[in-house]
Amino acid sequence: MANTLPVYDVRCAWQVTDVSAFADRGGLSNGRVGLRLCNLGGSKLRGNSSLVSRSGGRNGACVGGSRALTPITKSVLKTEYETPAGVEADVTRLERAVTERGFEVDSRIEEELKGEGGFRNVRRTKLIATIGPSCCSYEQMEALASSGVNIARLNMCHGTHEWHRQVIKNCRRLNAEKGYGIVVMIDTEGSEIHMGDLGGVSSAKAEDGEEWCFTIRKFNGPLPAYTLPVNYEGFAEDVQVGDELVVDGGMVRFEVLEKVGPDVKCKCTDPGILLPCANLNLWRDGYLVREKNVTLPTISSKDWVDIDFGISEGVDFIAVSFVKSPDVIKHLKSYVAARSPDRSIGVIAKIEDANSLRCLDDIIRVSDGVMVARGDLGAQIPLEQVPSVQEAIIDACRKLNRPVIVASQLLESMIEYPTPTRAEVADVSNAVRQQADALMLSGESAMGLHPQKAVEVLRGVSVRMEHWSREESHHEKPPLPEISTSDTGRTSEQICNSATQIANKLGADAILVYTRRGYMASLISRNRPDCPIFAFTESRNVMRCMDLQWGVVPFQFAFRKDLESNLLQSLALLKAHCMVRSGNLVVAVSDVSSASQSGTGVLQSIQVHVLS
Ligand SMILES: Nc1ncnc2c1ncn2[C@@H]1O[C@H](COP(=O)(O)OP(=O)(O)OP(=O)(O)O)[C@@H](O)[C@H]1O
Ligand SMILES: CC(=O)C(=O)O
Ligand SMILES: [K+]
Ligand SMILES: [Mg+2]
Repeated sequence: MANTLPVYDVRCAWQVTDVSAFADRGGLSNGRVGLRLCNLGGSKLRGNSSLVSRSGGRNGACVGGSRALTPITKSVLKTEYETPAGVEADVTRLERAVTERGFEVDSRIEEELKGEGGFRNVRRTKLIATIGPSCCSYEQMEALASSGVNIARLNMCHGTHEWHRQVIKNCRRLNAEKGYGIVVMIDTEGSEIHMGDLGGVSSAKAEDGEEWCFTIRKFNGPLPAYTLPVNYEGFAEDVQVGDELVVDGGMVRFEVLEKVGPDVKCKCTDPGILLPCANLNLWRDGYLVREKNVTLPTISSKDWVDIDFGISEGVDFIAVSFVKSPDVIKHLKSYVAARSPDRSIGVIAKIEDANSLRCLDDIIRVSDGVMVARGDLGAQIPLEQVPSVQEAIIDACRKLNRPVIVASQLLESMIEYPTPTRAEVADVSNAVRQQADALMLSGESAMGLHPQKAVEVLRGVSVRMEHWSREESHHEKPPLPEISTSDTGRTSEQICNSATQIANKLGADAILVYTRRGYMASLISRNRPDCPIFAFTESRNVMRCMDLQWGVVPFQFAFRKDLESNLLQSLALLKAHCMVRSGNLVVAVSDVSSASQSGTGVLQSIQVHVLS
C-alpha cells in the first residue's frame, strides 16, 4: 500500500502515517485510500465523485485527520504559577518599542497603513485560526499570521499541554521577532456526551446499514471492530430503542436498535467519517433529548486543569464550550480574576447548547465576548434555524456591546480543496455583512490541506464585503439602545455615539480613542463607524484584548496629561512613521480623565483634527 503513495503529492509525513493507521483498521480498501490521497495532492479530481466519494461529509478528507498523532494524555494540575512562556520577551520588546518609538502597533497593520490603501483598506473583521497539526510549526504559523490571523485558537479537546505550550511559544516568538500582535485563545472541551478516542486511530468510516456498538466499557489500546466508546456513564440507561443518535453535528447518524447491558447496538443511517471525541446528540420523536446534558457540568474537571494551564501560560481569552446559563461564566470570571489579578483574561461564552438560547442576553451580559459555535449548535437546534439564530446572537451582542465570533464550517470544503465553494463565500460574506467582530476557522486551518489559502479567502472576502457594505448602507444605521447605567458611563456612551456620527459625516480617516481599559474603544466599535478606530492604551494586556473587536487597531502608548497632548503626540509619532499623511482628518475621544484647567472636574470632549 505505502508503495503507491509517493506517486502523489502527499505533503507531510503524518498524512502517510495516518493513512496506514486507517488502512490497518480496515476502514477503507487500499484502492480507495489510494484515490483519496490522489485527491489530497491537488484539485484535479475535484467534483469527480465517482472516484472520490464525499459521502464522508465535512470530514471527507479525514485521512488527513490527525488526532492519532497527538493523543490526549492526562494533564497534571499546575498549582505553581510560572511566568508565562515567552510573555517576558514579548513584554520586553513592547516596552522597548514604546520607549524607543513612543508607541507599539502590530507590524502588519503598520505596513498596511504605510501602503497605498492607507486607512481605508484596514480590515475591520478579525480573523481567528484554530491551530492543529496542519499549521503548528513556527513557519506555518508565520504564514498564517502574515495572511492576517489576529487570534490563535487552541482547542483543548485535542493535543497535550506540551503541544499547546509549544504553539503558545510560537505565538510569543512571532510577536517578539516579527512585531506581530497574535492573541491566544484556549477553548475548553466541555463535558457533553461525546465519543472517546478510537483506540489510537485518527478516524473510522461508518457505512450505510452497518451495525456499530456504542458502549460505556473502557478499553486500553485498540477497539474491537465496529465499537465506539462513549464518555458518559449513564448513556446506556438514557437511550431508548428507536432514538436517533447524531454524531458530530449530523456528519454521521445512527438508529438505536437494541440495548445490551453497557452496550447500545445501532444501525448507521447516514454514513460518514467518525472522529475521536466527536459529540453525540440523541433525538427522540423529532425532538432533541436534553435531560442528560443538563446534568453534566459545563466546566469538567479536565476543563479546570486546562483553564489552569491557560492562566499559567498567560493566554488572552478562554472560550467556554456548551454554556447553558450565565452562572458558569460568572463563576469562571471570578476564578480567573483571583488567579490572575494582574492580567485580565477575557471569558468567551460559546453558544452551542440549545439551553443557552433561553437566557442569551443574560449570558452575553456577564461574558467578555460570545462565539456562535455553529457546529454543535446545528446538532441541537434544527439546521434551518442556525442562520436566524446567528443573526439574532450578533444583534444581541451589538446591543449589549460584546464582541461576537462566527465559527464553524465557514470554508469547510477547503479542508480538502484549494478553493472554496460559492456557497461558502456567500456564508462568509453574510457574516461580514452582519458585522460580526470575528470569523473563525476550525478544521480548515487545524487539519486541512490549505490553511493559509483559507485565511486568505477570509481576508479577501472580508475586505471586499466591508467595502461594499460601507458604500451601500452609508449613514443608514439604526440607532442602538442606550446601555450605560451610571452617569459617567452615559457620558462616555454619548461621546462615542456622537464621535462616530461626526466621523461618518465628515468622512474622517480614523477615530482615535485613548482608553485605559478598552471600554471607550468598545463603545466606538459598537457603532461600526465607516473609518478604522485607532485605540491607544498603556497596557499590553488591554491592547491584546481589544484586538477581538471589530475595526479596532490597538496601539500601546504612554499617556500624556490630557486628550490634546495625547492627540498631538500620537499624531506626530504616526506621521513620523508614515502611518498618517497631511490632509488626513481624525476625530479623537478619550476616557483618560483630564482635570480641567480650572480644577472643577473631569472634561470629556470630541476633537476634530486635520493634519497639516
Ligand atoms: N490540537 C489539535 N491536535 C490535533 N488535531 C486537532 C487539533 N485541533 C484541532 N484538530 C483537528 O481539527 C478538527 C476541527 O477542529 P475543531 O477545533 O473544530 O474541533 P472539533 O473537535 O470539531 O470540536 P469543537 O470545535 O466543537 O470543540 C478536529 O476534529 C481535529 O481533527
Ligand atoms: C466551535 C465549536 O465548538 C462548534 O462550532 O461547535
Ligand atoms: K472545544
Ligand atoms: Mg463545539
